[in-house]
Amino acid sequence: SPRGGPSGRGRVAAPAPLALRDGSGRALALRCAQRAPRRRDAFVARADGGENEEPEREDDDDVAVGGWQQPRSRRGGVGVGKVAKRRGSVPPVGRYGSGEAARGRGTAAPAPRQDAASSQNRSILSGDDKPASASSQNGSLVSGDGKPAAATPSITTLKVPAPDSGVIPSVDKSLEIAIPDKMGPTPPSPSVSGLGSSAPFPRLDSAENSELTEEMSERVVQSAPKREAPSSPIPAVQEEAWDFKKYIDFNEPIAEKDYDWVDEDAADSSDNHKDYDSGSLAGENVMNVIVVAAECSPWCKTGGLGDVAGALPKALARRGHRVMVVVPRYGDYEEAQDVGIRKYYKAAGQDLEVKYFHAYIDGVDFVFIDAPLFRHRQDDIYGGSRQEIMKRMILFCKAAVEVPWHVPCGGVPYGDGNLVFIANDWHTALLPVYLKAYYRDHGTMQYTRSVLVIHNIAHQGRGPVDEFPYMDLPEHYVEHFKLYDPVGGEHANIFGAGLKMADRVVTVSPGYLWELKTTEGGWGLHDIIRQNDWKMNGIVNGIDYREWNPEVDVHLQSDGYTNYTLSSLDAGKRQCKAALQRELGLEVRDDVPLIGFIGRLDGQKGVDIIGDAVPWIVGQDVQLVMLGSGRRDLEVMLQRLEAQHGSKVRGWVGFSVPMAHRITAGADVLLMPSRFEPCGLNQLYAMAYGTVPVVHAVGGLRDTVTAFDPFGDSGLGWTFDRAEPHKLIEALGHCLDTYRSYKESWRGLQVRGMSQDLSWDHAAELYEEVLVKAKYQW
Ligand SMILES: Nc1ncnc2c1ncn2[C@@H]1O[C@H](COP(=O)(O)OP(=O)(O)O[C@H]2O[C@H](CO)[C@@H](O)[C@H](O)[C@H]2O)[C@@H](O)[C@H]1O
Repeated sequence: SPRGGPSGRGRVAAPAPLALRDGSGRALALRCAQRAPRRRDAFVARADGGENEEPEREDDDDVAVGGWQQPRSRRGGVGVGKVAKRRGSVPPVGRYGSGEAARGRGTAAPAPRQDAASSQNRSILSGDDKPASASSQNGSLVSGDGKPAAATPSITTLKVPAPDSGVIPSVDKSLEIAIPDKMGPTPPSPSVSGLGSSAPFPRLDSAENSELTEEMSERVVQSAPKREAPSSPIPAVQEEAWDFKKYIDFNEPIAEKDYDWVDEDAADSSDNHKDYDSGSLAGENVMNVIVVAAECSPWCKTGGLGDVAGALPKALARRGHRVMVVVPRYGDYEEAQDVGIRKYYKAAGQDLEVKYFHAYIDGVDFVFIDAPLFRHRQDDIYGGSRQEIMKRMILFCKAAVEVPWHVPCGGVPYGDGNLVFIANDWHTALLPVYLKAYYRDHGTMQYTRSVLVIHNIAHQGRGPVDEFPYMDLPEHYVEHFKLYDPVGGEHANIFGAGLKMADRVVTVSPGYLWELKTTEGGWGLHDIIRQNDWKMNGIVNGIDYREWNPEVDVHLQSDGYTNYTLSSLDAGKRQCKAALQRELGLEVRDDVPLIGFIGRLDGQKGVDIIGDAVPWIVGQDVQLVMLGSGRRDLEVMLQRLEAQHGSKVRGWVGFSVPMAHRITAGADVLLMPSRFEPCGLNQLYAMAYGTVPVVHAVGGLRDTVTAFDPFGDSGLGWTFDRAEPHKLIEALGHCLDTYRSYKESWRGLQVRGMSQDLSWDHAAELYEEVLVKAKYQW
């Protein structure tokens, strides 16, 4: 079943142009046309110059374990004040992963803009319940738009021999590398730019209500923790397993000191060394990298996967790699142009035509796979029946694995040497399988590797073994898919097969990696993960500071909000808080703590735990704002809480990127009582905005939010050790006490949070290490 897994995801996407902005809010110039020559060889290229609305069903098959995982869905609409309408409930579907299908039923129909001071709920309740355009595309598969678009550029077709494998599904027996005659190479783009418990008492010696002086602020900045790879509770990857010198003739790199032109001061930085060696940060490790994902911000985003697929590639490109993102073309993305190539692939027994669209933005090639199956799914990307979803993902993975041969990015295809695919979640877990079964088993693509990233193990692509033939694989491969567990019985598990076939596996925090190996946290895949421990890695996600940065955030540039930095934190936050209170119709008061929650409404995110704590919360002098969409019963809960506690609580049901930014900026506290959280991005965003997180210490939340220690004046927020209302209340109580009575300690928390380097650059370096390990994995 789709990413929505047990808690389905109707997906909603941002309109294409929305986030294509640079840090100062200017629209980015797209560089997909009129390009000057550039070298596309990865060894020399340097990118930067440098629903289901129903209550949870026990028989949702995509859920490996645990009774509380809920279908989830997303609503359309991203503009401020726009709220997507929900569809009618989805009929129950079959045992295997149906929940996915069910969950993916968000629709895009935006509601009318809500009056500033009125609740979103009213517009939702009175909204149009009909889906905008969510009908299955399968009916148009054969008769669909199969003709080249009128705008297709003229092309020169080079015929090169294809791997001569009987199992290669591509209809052609030769590869067509079609190079649009008018498309010149692209110039390089310019540089873009523990289970801690709540600390009970704040500092006793702090001056009440005192403003932090510059000197104090400086002191806190100095003592702010530098971001390091969090220490993993699990044993490190067995480095012995990776001794590439055994396999190839590898010369030791020349010591940097041998370069007499290296500046002595600069020589302290290993990054600088790498830079001198090769002209790029990646140095000799530079590779061709293709990130394959079902969603990618800003074109299509329903959650954190979209954020990661939009940001990690740019960070890898900044290190000097040649990087491509491959994503389905769900809508008409105006930046991307048809490259004029047509291929056919078999999915679930049907030959389906695929076109490729391309754009070159921020040093990254974006390739959009176009097919009738994907078209018009922009607002419902994980919708449809389980079989329909699987068919889309089969087609997507088959087409994606051949992109490096077919798509002439900047004039020259990537080719299959020195190439690594980064597949993401179960949707693309078939890619490592196809890479092996169709090519590497037959002696082709020998220098291509695959890395599979686990963003959420709860969604696995489970189905009956009977459906294995749809995947068009050699018969003996069925053994890689078969899995038995007490919940699903014997079934075919796409994620499980992908984990076995991938050369390396990454998950999005060391803490989550540890949890994945437990029976409770592995969701039925823990044995596979344990057996493949040697290739597992935990890397915490980063922040795309061009999107999530209070200094340049475009969503803070109107309606009374303002951009701010650490030095203008007090005034900036005060203004954003007042703007948020005004926009939501809350009393405008600076002294009242404003508590936020942003997330999918499903069992994972624990919004129901907040609901259980509301009687206590509303007994305090606080304001509570919750933004989310997903499970219908939880949406109703948000609406009910607002109706009952209108002076203190707002429950905004919908998917609104601008509102997510505004809550992050305007709130004082962000609550994340997630039952499990592979990494979590909202707590990172919160800290970057001087908003203090209060989190359940689990997975990536435990890795990224160290508990506040009032005596050592350290830590980043409050943590609690069980996802239960009374634990949340205890932690939040300490947090509110500090907010009210110990301003200096509070300010220290904010400053430490904002002073961290949470950028993708560090994570990209760690990913690079994994890519290199995969490269030398034979
Ligand atoms: N109603 C709404 N309106 C607007 N924006 C909304 C929204 N609900 C959520 N969002 C946005 O969607 C993103 C969600 O990020 P999360 O880290 O919570 O990801 P998610 O759980 O989807 O994904 C999984 O993948 C990511 C990436 O690896 C992991 O961090 C995470 O733990 C894992 O569960 C954030 O950008 C958030 O602001």
